[in-house]
Amino acid sequence: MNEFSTAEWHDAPPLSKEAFEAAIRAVGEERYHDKHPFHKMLHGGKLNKGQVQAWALNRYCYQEAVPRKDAAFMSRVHDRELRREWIHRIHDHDGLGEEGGGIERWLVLTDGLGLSRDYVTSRKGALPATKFAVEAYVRFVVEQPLVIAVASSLTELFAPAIHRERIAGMLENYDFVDESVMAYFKRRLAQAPRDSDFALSYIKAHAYTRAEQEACVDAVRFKCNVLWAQLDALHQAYVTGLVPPGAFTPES
Ligand SMILES: O=C(O)c1cc(C(=O)O)c2c(n1)C(=O)C(=O)c1cc(C(=O)O)[nH]c1-2
Repeated sequence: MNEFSTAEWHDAPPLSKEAFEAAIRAVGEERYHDKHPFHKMLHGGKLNKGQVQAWALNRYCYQEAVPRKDAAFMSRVHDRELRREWIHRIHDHDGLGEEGGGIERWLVLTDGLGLSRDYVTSRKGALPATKFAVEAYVRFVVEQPLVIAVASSLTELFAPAIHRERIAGMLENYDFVDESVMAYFKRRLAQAPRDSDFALSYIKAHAYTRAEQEACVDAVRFKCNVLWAQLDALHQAYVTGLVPPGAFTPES
């Protein structure tokens, strides 16, 4: 039986909507990436500027993958109402008209850290594992049933708490970080709850069987793994010091 097999649930009655939501939230309690040692170091002021640069340029790959996964998701949706709701996620990241969007705000962050935009957006200095992890998320959303694809975005339920911790921790602990650099996370505090409220209601309404519900819970576990793997790779390269060939090498 593979990790995503739901055969064992076929005869089980569905969870109540409350128990289903609680099972989703329990995944965050257990394994969201706020618990990763690299984040503890980042927020606690334990990294030097070069290590923060490495985090920011690797994390750019995630930022850049998110609107691509949302576009991939939408390409599979026949329900016009669902597309009308989902499209704002792409605008949130890519921007619309005068509004530069989250990716622009992320580049303000990498500018503030002294990285060149061309280098960051080329993704040439990113770690191999970062690229594999973020592309696994895009593929997941292409391949899984829609309700499970929606569920995979639900790590966003847990993101506002880590964003608040990051804004406070980084402003307090690093002299190279100021309010303008943290604008990305401030904006997400308002955007993420809208996304996660919608996604949670959607899966409660559209995961009918216990097997579908369990597959949604597994999707949140999968997504936590996508996030965790990126931090393991950062830790291995920039705390342990095993930088893969061709990856960003900090000056400090
Ligand atoms: O800083 C973080 O810890 C964090 C985590 C996540 C997440 O849980 O996937 C997202 C974000 N930030 C974020 O900024 C963001 O725009 C976002 C979109 C999504 C998604 O799955 O569609 N997750 C996240």
